[in-house]
Amino acid sequence: MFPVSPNYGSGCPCFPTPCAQAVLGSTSTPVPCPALPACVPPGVLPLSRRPPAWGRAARQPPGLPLALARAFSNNKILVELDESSGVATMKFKSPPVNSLSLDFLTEFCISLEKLENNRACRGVILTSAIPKIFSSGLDITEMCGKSTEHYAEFWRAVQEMWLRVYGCNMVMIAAVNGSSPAGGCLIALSCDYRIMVDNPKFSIGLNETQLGIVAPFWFKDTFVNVVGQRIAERSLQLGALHPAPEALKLGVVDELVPEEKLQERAAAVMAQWLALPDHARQITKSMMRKTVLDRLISHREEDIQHFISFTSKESIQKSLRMYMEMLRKKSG
Ligand SMILES: CC/C=C\C/C=C\C/C=C\CCC/C=C/C(=O)SCCNC(=O)CCNC(=O)[C@H](O)C(C)(C)COP(=O)(O)OP(=O)(O)OC[C@H]1O[C@@H](n2cnc3c(N)ncnc32)[C@H](O)[C@@H]1OP(=O)(O)O
Repeated sequence: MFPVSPNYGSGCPCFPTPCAQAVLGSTSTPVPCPALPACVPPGVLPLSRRPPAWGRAARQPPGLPLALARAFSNNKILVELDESSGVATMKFKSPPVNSLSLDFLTEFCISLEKLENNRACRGVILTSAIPKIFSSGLDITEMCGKSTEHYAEFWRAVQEMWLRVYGCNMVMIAAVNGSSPAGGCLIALSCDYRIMVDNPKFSIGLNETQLGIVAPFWFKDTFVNVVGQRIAERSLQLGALHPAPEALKLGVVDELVPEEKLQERAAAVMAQWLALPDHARQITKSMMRKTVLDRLISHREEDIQHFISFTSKESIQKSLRMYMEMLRKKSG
């Protein structure tokens, strides 16, 4: 058996049985599997492991009835895929506030991976099924009074969620229909485009410093890539939560719409983005995001250790407990 091309991996449709092109010929010249993005310039990695598609959603297997919409839901996220448009919607429905618990993050990553592996899907809209809340960010109870093993598992899941969304080949649009602090804001920032409901009661931002904690470097990098250094620096230091109109002014979100128009507008923006050939858009996206993604990928274990030692400090635990107490008092 000849060795396979160094480009060969789980992103190839023939994986795990390499096709003829994926196997190195006797000349030992690497021949990439034709389904791989062979035109990717050196140094630019494909974003996700899935090969790029071009107009995939338009193709229907001959003789099969047109499958319009498929829905699957586990627990905390409702996923609906419209195969005719190639657009899926992932609706967060984890009451009371869509906090990003370990279970939520695990389900999120599995759902997104399923969509990535579905050749009918080219774009995903992230939104919430809970009125007034997009996501309340990381579940603070996962960071309070737990073992170091738990912190490591939780943080790995947070990293995984970000790597998957920020590095996703598909078009990702956040339809932000409620407040979106910290980790919730990170999800929106990691998408390609953000549309928020035009309601000043809904706010968005990386408010970590208000909890006495520090936004990790990859939260910061993602923010800087959206709004630029100065706005990010001021907003991060102040732990600012920006009401929707201010978020638009600062570029945290791309547009505001009335609540009843949100889904329609998200679908229209998605259609614009999907009108482009996937491979050209995907390579461009990868080129823009690769440096930031690589920074976490190459420091992942270090980042987990950093999180554990930071979170385990008694002073940090105290800040988080006080913050939770403040939330509980406020709520009831
Ligand atoms: C040198 C160091 C260098 C590097 C650092 C290294 C490592 C980094 C370390 C740490 C980084 C961590 C990054 C953290 C990111 C985060 O996402 S932290 C979470 C931040 N989130 C928030 O601040 C939001 C808090 N919540 C709210 O503001 C409000 O709840 C809301 C606006 C979202 C909704 O308001 P209401 O509708 O009024 O709902 P209530 O406030 O009544 O809440 C209902 C219920 O839910 C509980 N809750 C709310 N948010 C959370 C949460 N994030 N996690 C867990 N639980 C939450 C709230 O307590 C209420 O509970 P009950 O009282 O009903 O039991």
